[in-house]
Amino acid sequence: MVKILVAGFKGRMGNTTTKMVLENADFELTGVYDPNASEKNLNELSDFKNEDVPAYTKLADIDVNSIDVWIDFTSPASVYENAKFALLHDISPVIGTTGLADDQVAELKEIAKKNKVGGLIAPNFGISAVLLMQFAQQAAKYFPDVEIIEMHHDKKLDAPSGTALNTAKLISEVRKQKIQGNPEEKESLIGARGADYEGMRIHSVRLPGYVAHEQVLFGGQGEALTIRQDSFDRISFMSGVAVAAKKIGDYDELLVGLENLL
Ligand SMILES: NC(=O)C1=CN([C@@H]2O[C@H](COP(=O)(O)OP(=O)(O)OC[C@H]3O[C@@H](n4cnc5c(N)ncnc54)[C@H](OP(=O)(O)O)[C@@H]3O)[C@@H](O)[C@H]2O)C=CC1
Ligand SMILES: O=C(O)C1=N[C@H](C(=O)O)C[C@H](O)C1
Repeated sequence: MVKILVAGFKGRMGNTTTKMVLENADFELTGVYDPNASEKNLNELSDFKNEDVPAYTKLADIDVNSIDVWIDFTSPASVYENAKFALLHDISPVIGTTGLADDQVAELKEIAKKNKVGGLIAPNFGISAVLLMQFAQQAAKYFPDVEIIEMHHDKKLDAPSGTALNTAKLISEVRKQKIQGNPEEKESLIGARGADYEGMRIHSVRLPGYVAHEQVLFGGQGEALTIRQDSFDRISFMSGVAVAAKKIGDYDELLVGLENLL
């Protein structure tokens, strides 16, 4: 039985994850965490009125011995501190929260290595997104001209999305260095050409009604390739989160990308 704490339990992903953990016979929910919560127990929330689980609001109060895995769906501003706390207390972090800077990831990897604790940072737990990233990396070997469009709900804090950024990173590992578009092009409205990642453009759309979607567009001589994935419901992330929570205890380093566990 894997003992799990869910950080960010009142949020969109945290709520879905808390339900998944409670419904999975391989897991025991031993805590939830949110420094802004007024609740002391999960059973104070109407969705969970029959569940007796401590709700922590201070890191120092957390019963670290009762937790194997820390699942984090919080905010870009808090994920680093949470992940570091987990690693330093021999708890394996499974991080879905996006927005960690490269130097923060490097520091967390060092801490995990030093303490011999396994952990995972997954920019996206959806299998459709994991496959999209792999297919896009494969296609970029043949199509160096590429633009990424990510589309999300309008409550999202970070842009571009973690998935789009990771897609661009994976593509840049294989793509011939190139600045795209007309070298003489001028934006008459700032931002019209999107963000620039090593000469590739990333466009972020935020609209109510959307959940999480990404398109990678490749253009070649007289042809084009479009790869698209859609998460229509947050349930799409749950099988990936469950796989990570089950397997991460077998590792002693911090991995990036769900594909490492599949
Ligand atoms: N990897 C993946 O597959 C996916 C990743 N995500 C990522 O997960 C993150 C959360 O997304 P979403 O659920 O939509 O966001 P929400 O804003 O709905 O939820 C975040 C929750 O975390 C709480 N919170 C804030 N600070 C802390 C903290 N220090 N510790 C614990 N909880 C905290 C927030 O409380 P309050 O509102 O009071 O601040 C809020 O309830 C985002 O970074 C998003 O990009 C989302 C979907 C899939
Ligand atoms: O905020 C979200 O919703 C999502 N965030 C992740 C990201 O930034 O890529 C994963 C997914 O796209 C949903």
